[in-house]
Amino acid sequence: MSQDELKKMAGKWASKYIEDDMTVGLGTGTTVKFLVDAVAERLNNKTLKGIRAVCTSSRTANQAKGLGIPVVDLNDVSHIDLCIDGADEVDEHFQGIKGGGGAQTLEKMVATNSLRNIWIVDASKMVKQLGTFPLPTEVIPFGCERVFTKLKWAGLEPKFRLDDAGKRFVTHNGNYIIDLHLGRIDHPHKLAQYLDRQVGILEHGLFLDIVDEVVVGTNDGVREYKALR
Ligand SMILES: O=C[C@H](O)[C@H](O)[C@H](O)COP(=O)(O)O
Repeated sequence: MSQDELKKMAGKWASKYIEDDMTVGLGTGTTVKFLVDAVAERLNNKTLKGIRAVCTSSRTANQAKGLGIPVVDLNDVSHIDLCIDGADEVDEHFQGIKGGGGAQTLEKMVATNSLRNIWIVDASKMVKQLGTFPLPTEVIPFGCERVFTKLKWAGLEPKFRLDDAGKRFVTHNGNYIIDLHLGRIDHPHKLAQYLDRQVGILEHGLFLDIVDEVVVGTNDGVREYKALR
């Protein structure tokens, strides 16, 4: 099966976890796109009603609105029942890297305001150790060269992310992304603490101790893994 078919399988499967009248967090990315399609299908065929969605990007919000899914702002809800999002890497301790599409700051806001988090991935995202996928950090433009230099001195192999035109990639929040090309991350919590301390880094893509369940599309069907939290 193609990677897209595996993503679609995971997205469609996870849509069944959404129940009537829930406030749902919808992530960002190519896997979530399939989830949003499946949610709209459930609303249309009346197997689901009364939901509202908090979206983690304008891409997802536009798709959801276009398909008739009611979209609300994070500021207008007291909590989110369930957030479903994609991921770039997930290890066997349920730690993950996100932000391949540059949406990690809004995604972390939504995830940490959700009672339950599910990630939907194709099998290639499941890894023994995090770090092959470059770790995204979102930096504010003011003083970003200083932040870059500090990350370089710390041996974290930083590179500014570029867009298709070869210009610096700009996030939803008007910031830049510096990707850390680490190869492997031996101590994710230590690294997250270091990045959290750096003034000028708004957020990074290490999502630690957040996910409750991972839904994986594999050639043998869907596999579900539950974290014991
Ligand atoms: O910024 C993007 C998000 O973190 C995505 O959820 C992540 O990159 C996975 O995206 P995809 O499902 O397209 O592989």
